Amino acid sequence: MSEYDYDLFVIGAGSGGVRAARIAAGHGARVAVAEEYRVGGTCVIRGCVPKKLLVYGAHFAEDLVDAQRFGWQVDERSFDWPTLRDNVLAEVDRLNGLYGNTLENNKVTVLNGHARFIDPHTVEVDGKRITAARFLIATGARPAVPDVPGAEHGITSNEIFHLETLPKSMLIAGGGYIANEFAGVFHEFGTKVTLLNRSDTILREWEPALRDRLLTISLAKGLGFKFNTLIKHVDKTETGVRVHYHDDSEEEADQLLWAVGRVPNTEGLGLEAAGVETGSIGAIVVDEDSRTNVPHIHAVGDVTNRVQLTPIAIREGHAFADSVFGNKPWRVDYRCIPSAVFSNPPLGSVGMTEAEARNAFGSARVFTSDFRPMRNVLAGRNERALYKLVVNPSDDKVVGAHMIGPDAPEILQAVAIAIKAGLTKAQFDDTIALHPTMSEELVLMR
Ligand SMILES: Cc1cc2nc3c(=O)[nH]c(=O)nc-3n(C[C@H](O)[C@H](O)[C@H](O)COP(=O)(O)OP(=O)(O)OC[C@H]3O[C@@H](n4cnc5c(N)ncnc54)[C@H](O)[C@@H]3O)c2cc1C
Ligand SMILES: NC(=O)c1ccc[n+]([C@@H]2O[C@H](COP(=O)([O-])OP(=O)(O)OC[C@H]3O[C@@H](n4cnc5c(N)ncnc54)[C@H](O)[C@@H]3O)[C@@H](O)[C@H]2O)c1
Repeated sequence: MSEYDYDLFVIGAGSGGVRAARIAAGHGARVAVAEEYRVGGTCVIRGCVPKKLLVYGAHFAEDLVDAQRFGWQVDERSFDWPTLRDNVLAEVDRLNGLYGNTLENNKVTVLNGHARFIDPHTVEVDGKRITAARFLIATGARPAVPDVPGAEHGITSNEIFHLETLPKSMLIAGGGYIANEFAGVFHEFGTKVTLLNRSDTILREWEPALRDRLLTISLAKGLGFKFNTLIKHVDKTETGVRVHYHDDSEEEADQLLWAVGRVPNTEGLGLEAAGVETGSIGAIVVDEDSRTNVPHIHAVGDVTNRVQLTPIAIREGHAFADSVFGNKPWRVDYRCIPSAVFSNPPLGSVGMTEAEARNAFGSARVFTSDFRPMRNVLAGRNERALYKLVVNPSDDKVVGAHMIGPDAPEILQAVAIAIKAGLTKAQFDDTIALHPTMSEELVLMR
């Protein structure tokens, strides 16, 4: 028998922690996991999943308008936020139960409570001390809230899924994933949305042609944008908030949403007692095997601030469990990570932007298709899609694909396989088009 209570103790039952716990237990390890809020973590409880369901819900606003051009009489359109909110929260409850079952079926002990290190081999959860041979820190991240007076009068993505009523107006601070996704959603619900950007561009890391297209379409839909704008302080009003900007202007709205990035959850973890080092913004520093400076303590997912995406947290957790408990060492390959912004319309991207390719190769061959999807043409909806392929001129390999338009993320996932596999533009061209689709553009760009 081991001198410890468990072979592995996982802190945080989110995307990375649940995968690692399940796989390690499958390899025969005795595993416990502590979760202070709800099993499933950010993605399932208050991230990807409920967000995507709201995106689906929001899109009916346009579908019901467009339907009339396709012969459907839609006499009355009205939207009931509590119905969608409660149905989404019920689905979250269902998934939360499934994640709990998965852990139980794999004989993982779940402890509900906040875990913190007492020493390098002991944690305390709700006053109970537990020892383990190894630890995995998978505590994720939380929304950043700027240090300005009155910031607490705003909400974050944690609260947005629970709103009592639909705000008539919403200011969204930030210009990244979360800001653009909720802007698209709440605009469709009828909320007057304004994005407040501290710089002069949204989605800074994205292919400029795509973000310009999203901005143009969003403006045409009626979303508001303020650039080079910083909030100085926030007052509470009877109906919501009054926001004071750095240029001394001010504005009122029913709701203020902070969407200004996410901070790793490393406070209150007792990392000093364990001797675990943190770096920039408090993220845990790890090597390529997700190992911290303390050899028996690993960390995966958002808490390491490498790439804040669910599939990455899952893969890091899986690689850790296979490598340490399954005698099957492998590492996560961070090249060609596909990602999407579920804005309206959505964006999908994988590989190098045109500028990145020019920097890396000295030049790049670029192919674009700027088209109005067939469905939008009949609907009379003046929204164009834009696809862009970036090719390395020296070997003809497609090194980047960037798309904005209906279902772009769904299409992009398949393109990501081709790009990861190193296929050439000639091989794209050699593929017969599937007609009539939007994705056929990918093999027709000349
Ligand atoms: C609104 C929103 C939308 C998103 N949409 C997408 C998307 O569409 N696609 C995508 O890939 N990613 C998306 N993400 C990002 C994704 O949710 C995260 O990258 C992912 O959840 C990270 O997984 P993780 O395991 O690192 O942490 P988490 O899933 O956050 O899990 C960490 C868990 O640890 C628990 N915990 C923290 N500290 C302790 C402690 N001391 N003791 C016990 N438990 C603790 C927390 O309660 C939490 O359950 C979104 C995020 C947000 C906020
Ligand atoms: N579809 C997806 O895959 C998805 C969706 C949501 C979140 N996520 C993940 O979660 C992470 C966090 O999302 P996010 O949107 O909060 O962060 P982000 O890093 O995408 O964007 C943060 C934005 O806030 C701005 N900003 C920072 N401080 C500010 C301030 N004080 N005032 C105004 N603006 C400020 C930044 O310039 C940036 O535009 C993302 O980076 C992503 O990895 C992914």
